[in-house]
Formats: sequence, structure tokens, C-alpha cells
Amino acid sequence: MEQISLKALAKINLGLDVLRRREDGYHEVSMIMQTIDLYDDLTMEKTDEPEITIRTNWNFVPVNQDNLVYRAIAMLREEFQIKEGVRVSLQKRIPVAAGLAGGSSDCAAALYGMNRLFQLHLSKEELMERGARLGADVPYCILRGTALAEGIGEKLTVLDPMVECSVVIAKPPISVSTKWVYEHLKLDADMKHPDIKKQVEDIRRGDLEAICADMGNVLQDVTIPEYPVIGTIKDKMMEYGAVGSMMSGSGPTVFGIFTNAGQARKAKAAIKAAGLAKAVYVTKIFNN
Ligand SMILES: C[C@](O)(CO)[C@H](O)COP(=O)(O)OP(=O)(O)OC[C@H]1O[C@@H](n2ccc(N)nc2=O)[C@H](O)[C@@H]1O
Ligand SMILES: Nc1ncnc2c1ncn2[C@@H]1O[C@H](COP(=O)(O)OP(=O)(O)OP(=O)(O)O)[C@@H](O)[C@H]1O
Repeated sequence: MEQISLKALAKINLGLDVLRRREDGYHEVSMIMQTIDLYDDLTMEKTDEPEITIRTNWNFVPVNQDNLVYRAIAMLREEFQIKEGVRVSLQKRIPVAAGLAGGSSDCAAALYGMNRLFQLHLSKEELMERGARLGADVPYCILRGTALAEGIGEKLTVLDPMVECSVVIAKPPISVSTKWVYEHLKLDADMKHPDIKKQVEDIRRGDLEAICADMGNVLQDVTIPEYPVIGTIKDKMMEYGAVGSMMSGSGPTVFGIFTNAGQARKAKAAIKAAGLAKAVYVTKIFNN
């Protein structure tokens, strides 16, 4: 095989709790991860020249070692002493620095692609282990589907598949650094924690109303006061018939869960018309 084309899918967090801050600055979390049908296209091709080259449609996305795709390829090339180079074409669609794991998912796809292109015979678990070195969300992006993520996000338990539904994604025109959000989180006794265990049970029962009622993301305590537009988009989603709406990951993207695709399209139009976000998509849950 000389070339491979892959879909790098985005995720949302249906629940996100932070339990404690570790000595190294990372946080112990308990989160419910869900893949959605919004993706970047990644094509990887073997080359004789021993270089990694990345082309992308979005000029603000780095194409050097700052790109997680580059790091994934470099890591496996070194480990397996690969002489050939890799040419990558990356068609971005997932908003960047948005809380949708865009970079992490591209990275996961690159690890998967290297394994196939160079027949490295790594198992999924072995790929996930290597992914954890590049980012907390990368192992999940290799696993995909509905999962509980613990530890710093790398300890994964597969859950029952999430109820099929429409998902509206709206990214307001602000960039939020994940590091900054975690650093500004106040882990005190007043913090309201979502009940992740209960939400796991809601998913098992396939009860969409309950899943949405139990949604919670503690990182919103940091982002909403700083960027009130996040709260305004949530309100708009609810006004237009969402069963639930919340910020994904460290934000600023807000997602809305809809049982009716027509309502989802109307919510998208309303968010755009109100000038709350330009990057608005109607997509759906993606189960493996
Ligand atoms: C917000 C989420 O996207 C939710 O899924 C993840 O928790 C973040 O995952 P990620 O972007 O893959 O995170 P990394 O690239 O590994 O880390 C970025 C920064 O986020 C902070 N970070 C990340 C994960 C974690 N469990 N605790 C943290 O404190 C650290 O300051 C780190 O420097
Ligand atoms: N393949 C990539 N696509 C987009 N950005 C990337 C990529 N690789 C590295 N980056 C860098 O990573 C930063 C964060 O982008 P990314 O889209 O991964 O964030 P995110 O959606 O917040 O992810 P997460 O949900 O994991 O926090 C960007 O500022 C960008 O410069």
C-alpha cells in the first residue's frame, strides 16, 4: 500500500467533571466522550525523500512539528527506523482550538495510517498507548464511539452506543486555550459536579431526556463568565427545541442535541442570523 485516506472525526463531551489537580499540573477527569459525524480528511502517501510534508486548506494551521500529525509520524518513523518519508494532505473542517479534539483526531488518524502504510502490526491498544504521549484526547480519538474517559483522559471504558440524534455545533469567533481553562478552574467545595455515573446509566437505558438533563461541564464555570456568548448560544439552542445544550471540552464550541433534524437546521439558521457564530454545522452522533 502506498497511500491511505482517512476520516478524522471530531468529539463532543456529553459530561465533563474534574476531580483534582495533579502535581504535574494535569487534571484528573471523569468525562463522557462521543464521536460526531464532523471530520477532517487526511491522506497519507509514502515518498522516497526522507521528509514529512503537510499541506492543508487552512493557512493558519501549522505544517511543521507543531502539527500533531507531524509529531505522530515523526514518533513512529523514529521508533521503527523508517527511511521513507510521508506526504500528508489535510483537509480541515473541524474548527480549531474549539474543544472538538480536531488536532487530536488528526493525530489519531496519522498513527492509524502509519500503522497501515508501513505494516507496523501495532494493536489498537499499542497505538493508543503511543497516542497518550502526544495528547490526553488522542487515545480516545483512536477508540471512537461512546466512552468514559478517566485518569487525564487516557483511561477508557467503552460504553453502550449513544442514542442516535442530530447535533448542532456552533463555534463563536473566539479561541480558547485548553491549558488556560484548566489553569483557571477553581477546584473548591462550592463546585457543582455533574453526576457522570448517572449519565452512564442514562446512556445504557437509551434515555435521551435523562442524558441531556444530566449533562454538565465544570469547565463552563471558567469560560462562560469570560465569554458570555457561550451562554447565549446555549440559550438559543434551547429556544429552538434542543433537548439539551452544553459547551464541549474546554470550549468555546457549544453543541445542541436535537431529536428532529428540521429543528436542528432552524437552530443553526437562528444562531447564524443572530451573529453569535459563523462556524455552525448540523451533524449527528457517530457510533463505531
Ligand atoms: C478538554 C478536553 O478536550 C476534554 O476532552 C481534554 O481534557 C483536553 O485534552 P487535550 O487537548 O488532548 O490535552 P493536552 O493536549 O494533553 O493538554 C493541553 C493542556 O491542557 C491541560 N490538561 C489537559 C488534560 C487534563 N486531563 N488536564 C489538564 O490540565 C494541561 O494544562 C495541558 O497542558
Ligand atoms: N492537525 C491539527 N489541526 C488543527 N490544529 C492543530 C493541529 N495540530 C496542532 N494544532 C495546534 O493545536 C492547537 C489546538 O487545536 P485543536 O483543534 O486540536 O484544539 P481543540 O479543539 O481545543 O482540541 P481539544 O478538544 O483536544 O482541546 C491549535 O492552536 C493548532 O495550532
